[in-house]
Amino acid sequence: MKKIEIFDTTLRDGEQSAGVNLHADEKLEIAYQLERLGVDVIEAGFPASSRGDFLSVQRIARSIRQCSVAALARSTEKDIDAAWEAIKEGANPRIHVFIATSPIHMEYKLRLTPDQVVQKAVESVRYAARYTTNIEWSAEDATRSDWDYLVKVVTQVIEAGATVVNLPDTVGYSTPHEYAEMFRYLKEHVPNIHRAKLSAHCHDDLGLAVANSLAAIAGGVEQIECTINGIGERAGNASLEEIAIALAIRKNVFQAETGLELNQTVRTSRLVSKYTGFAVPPNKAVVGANAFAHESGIHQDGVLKNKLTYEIISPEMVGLSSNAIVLGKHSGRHAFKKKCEELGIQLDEDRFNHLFKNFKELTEKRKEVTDDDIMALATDLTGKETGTKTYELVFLQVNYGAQGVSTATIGIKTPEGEFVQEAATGNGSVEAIYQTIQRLFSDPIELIDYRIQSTTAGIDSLAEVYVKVTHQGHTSTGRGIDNDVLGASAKAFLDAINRIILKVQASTVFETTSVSGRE
Ligand SMILES: CC(=O)SCCNC(=O)CCNC(=O)[C@H](O)C(C)(C)COP(=O)(O)OP(=O)(O)OC[C@H]1O[C@@H](n2cnc3c(N)ncnc32)[C@H](O)[C@@H]1OP(=O)(O)O
Ligand SMILES: CC(C)C(=O)C(=O)O
Repeated sequence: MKKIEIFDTTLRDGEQSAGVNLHADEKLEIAYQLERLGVDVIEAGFPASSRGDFLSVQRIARSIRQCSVAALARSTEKDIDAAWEAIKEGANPRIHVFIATSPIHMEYKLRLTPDQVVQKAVESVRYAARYTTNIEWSAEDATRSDWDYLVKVVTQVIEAGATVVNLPDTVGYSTPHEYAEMFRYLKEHVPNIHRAKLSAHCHDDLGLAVANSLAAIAGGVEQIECTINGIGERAGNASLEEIAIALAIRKNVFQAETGLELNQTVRTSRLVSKYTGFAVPPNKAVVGANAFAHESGIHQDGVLKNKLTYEIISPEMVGLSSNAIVLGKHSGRHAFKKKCEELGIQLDEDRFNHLFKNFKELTEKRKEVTDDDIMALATDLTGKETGTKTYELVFLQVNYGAQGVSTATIGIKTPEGEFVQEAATGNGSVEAIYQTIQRLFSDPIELIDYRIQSTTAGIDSLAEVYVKVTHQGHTSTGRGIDNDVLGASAKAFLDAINRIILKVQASTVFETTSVSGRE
């Protein structure tokens, strides 16, 4: 059986999804969950792209011990220095350097000749080799590149020290047959190919990312790059969970296996969905809510007689087991802590105490609290700095006007501890709330995105609202959880504003800090 390494890029290419903006705490928590899932490499970010990304990659590299942590860099010394500086304390740090090799990218984007690109690629790998031997080199847009040109550049980057060579289908253009053939061609024609591991990285523009990744295994790759829930630039990347389960279920076809703890699959998917605000479609393979639901009579009859009639994947395999401990009004700290551990929730003591308080409040209103409720309450706390003074919702009252105007009255505690109260109207209840909050700030707050979902199916489900706002020239997402959709809407709006204020404060501090002093 061939071993396939899983290179997870949820925190780098996944975070490039339009509308995703993860807080450093959220990224760290996702990294811990990826470690539990057993991925081989976590691509934590692109340190040269911003101070925030640098610090977040550095924190992940310092915290993760079981996986290699990689950082992306363009073919420039500055990017490579930043990548190394961020990951150097990691367990097995990897510099991932890339440059485009397709005619259209070289001519129009890079404005370089093919020979100049070869030279830059080689120089960048040599430069990275001053730091480490764990160097991945990627030919961006490889699938629209000339194969003989790829042979030339790959031979030279391996000579320069690249130990992993990734040939991405950057724009999701390839087909499974073509993609596998490209790897076969490289394996046949690159004389020193045995000194490097080949890697596939696929995008889903034609809905072929998973199929192409699996085909690449037949073509000889030993590493697959993918993201949880398939999030990523444009239509996304290849979905980790689909690849992992396809390899496990059809081992006889692929003759390959990963080292993943597959029973962590659903938990990881849910965590990423909660933090990104990207709901998993119900019909999504492996992790969708309907992936194990049988609706029609003939199917139900078959499943009742023998599950294997319609179930090729067992729910237990991906971590969907029924839970024995039912949490409710009478549950204490121990049972609650155990449940949090089972759910992979890691919170410092302050946040744990806060979570327990919120859980107890919820049990006053509910007979039973589900895993999803606890996850929702926990994710609501992550990314909020405990002890940091922010705007807090004290009360909210809304008068809904069916034919016209709704009115909101809101009480808020400011970071200075002052209590302020405002009222305003709007065409609907949510607009009235946002107009009221706007009155508290002199700079305009623009709402760019608003999404709502419920944690469970019941009438007493918690509401989760995700918003994206622009304020003082900064854009941020915000999340709010409440029993009521309007409460969740107000909290999400305030959360986004708080995140912007914290971001501005942090960048003011960092502006006076040198690279070596970045902590
Ligand atoms: C396929 C991928 O996913 S690649 C990764 C994409 N990820 C990102 O872009 C992360 C977020 N990006 C950013 O924050 C910014 O784009 C930065 C900080 C990286 C660069 O910002 P800026 O310096 O303002 O440059 P900008 O983004 O406008 O343009 C990119 C520049 O990098 C150059 N470039 C692109 N790829 C490479 C490369 N692999 N090696 C060297 N230079 C490159 C472009 O040619 C362009 O150079 P130019 O300014 O001389 O024309
Ligand atoms: C930088 C590379 C690996 C990439 O993300 C792509 O080509 O899609």
